[in-house]
Amino acid sequence: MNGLHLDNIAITAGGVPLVALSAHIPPGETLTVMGPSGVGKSTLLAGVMGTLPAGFALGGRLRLNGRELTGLPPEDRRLGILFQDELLFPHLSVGGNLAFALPARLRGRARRARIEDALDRIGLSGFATRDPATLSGGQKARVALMRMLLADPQALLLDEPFSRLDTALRARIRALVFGLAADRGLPVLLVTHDGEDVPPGGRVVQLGG
Ligand SMILES: Nc1ncnc2c1ncn2[C@@H]1O[C@H](COP(=O)(O)OP(=O)(O)OP(=O)(O)O)[C@@H](O)[C@H]1O
Repeated sequence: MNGLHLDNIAITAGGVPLVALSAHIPPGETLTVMGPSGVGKSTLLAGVMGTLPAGFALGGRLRLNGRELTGLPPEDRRLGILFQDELLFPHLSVGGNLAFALPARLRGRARRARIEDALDRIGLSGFATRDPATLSGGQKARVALMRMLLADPQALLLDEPFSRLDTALRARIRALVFGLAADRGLPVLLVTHDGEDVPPGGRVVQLGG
């Protein structure tokens, strides 16, 4: 069955249960995880990504569009990840940051055209050679979002991705993310403290408390 399945996921830290969840996120839908600080929201995303710290263990099964993720290395999971603190690579230009997500076989003119098209779609035409340090917060957020999408993910994992943006920008970036996810039929697992981030009609699970 398509979508992201978390079947009886249970994460332990040093053998002690930390967080547990069972859920199915159909294509194009968002499941929002909320809960108090320290309850294990980011750890849950790390479990899905396959990047749990040493001493943490994941039980249960993860499936994405019928494909078993459990046991796969993070780079083979086809997950798009966007974090609050996610920074663009400072030593690469804006275009270089986007190129990082493109397949190596795409070269030369085709590669440049793909990057220009991507910049155009986020309203940043002509920004390819810019140093990321010269961008505003919202421009950086759009580049990070596009870099995530260029890697052609099959699901999105978002950890407080909007929290550094001001109110107006927040609404725009939020609409861009959920619009693209819906268009591409990507399941989204979102962690946030802000109920405003929950897309209309989206499901919410509360962890702890
Ligand atoms: N790398 C790590 N090594 C050891 N313990 C960790 C590590 N990362 C997180 N923890 C612990 O795991 C627990 C859950 O942390 P996590 O970051 O998942 O919480 P959270 O719900 O995302 O919190 P917040 O809302 O503050 O971001 C906390 O007790 C935290 O101290």
